[in-house]
Amino acid sequence: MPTQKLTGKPEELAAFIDKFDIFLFDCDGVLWQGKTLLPKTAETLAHLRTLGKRLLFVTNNSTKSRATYKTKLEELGIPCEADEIFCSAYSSAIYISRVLKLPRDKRVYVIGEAGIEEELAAEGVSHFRDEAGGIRPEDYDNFGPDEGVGVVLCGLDHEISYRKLARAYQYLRNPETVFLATNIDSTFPTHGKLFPGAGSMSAPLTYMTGRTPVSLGKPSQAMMDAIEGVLKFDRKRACMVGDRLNTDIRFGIEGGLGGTLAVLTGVSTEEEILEEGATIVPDVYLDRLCDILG
Ligand SMILES: O=C(O)[C@H](O)[C@H](O)COP(=O)(O)O
Ligand SMILES: [Mg+2]
Repeated sequence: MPTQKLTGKPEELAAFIDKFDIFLFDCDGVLWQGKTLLPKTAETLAHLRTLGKRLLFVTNNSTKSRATYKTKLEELGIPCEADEIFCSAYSSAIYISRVLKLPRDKRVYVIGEAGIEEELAAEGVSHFRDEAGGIRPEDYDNFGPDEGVGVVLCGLDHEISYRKLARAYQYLRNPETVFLATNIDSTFPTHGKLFPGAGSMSAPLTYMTGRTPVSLGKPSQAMMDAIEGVLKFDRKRACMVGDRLNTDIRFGIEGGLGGTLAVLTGVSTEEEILEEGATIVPDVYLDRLCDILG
């Protein structure tokens, strides 16, 4: 079924919205860029709530925990409940503690930020991060495989470093050490541009080790499992709204959701959506989320 751009006709927009009871919103590139809300985001979400729609916020950004995202949303004028928010730090922590069932005497080495640490702590998973700074002479002797490190978990890290990668590489030389990524987005949309994404933090480790991490963010259905561990919903009455074809839209399609809506305020472009032979195609798309208001 070819994709189509939703026109601004009120009856068409209303008919689209009426098909769904719940909207799963990606965040970076859909609701905001960095700390800046995209146009009329709060009004759009408030309007959907007045129509009785349920909203979920489903982000691959692992730098913040669910609790911190709740604060960010509220500070940006978007009221929400903690159990409406799902992030890749949470889906990763759930996977490690409840699927992998990492033994309690093992630790997780984290390349990433506070969100990952907070969600691992909430699941009672011991973990550690390297301090910032460059590699030191003694590190060349000290860094090596460590049986106590059961997992290397890699996410978006604005202080990525040679030292952090060197430590992770040594751990991953032990095939028993599990290699996980919160997500593998190649780029991160912020300030109207693209910057290195979480996937570009773990890619050097793949290059060094030949090992590909299991990713727990969209499009992985581990994220859907994490959501359904908190709440059940009729997938056929759910719509995934995203800015990235190979994460958000693929997640919605492979999750069997009733619909997918792409917006052009983040990573993917109209050319990519309309490309002949495109393998990931949203049902519909808009320039901006707020255009759904007509
Ligand atoms: O690099 C990343 O981690 C991603 O670009 C970013 O965090 C995506 O967040 P989302 O669009 O899923 O809210
Ligand atoms: Mg996004």
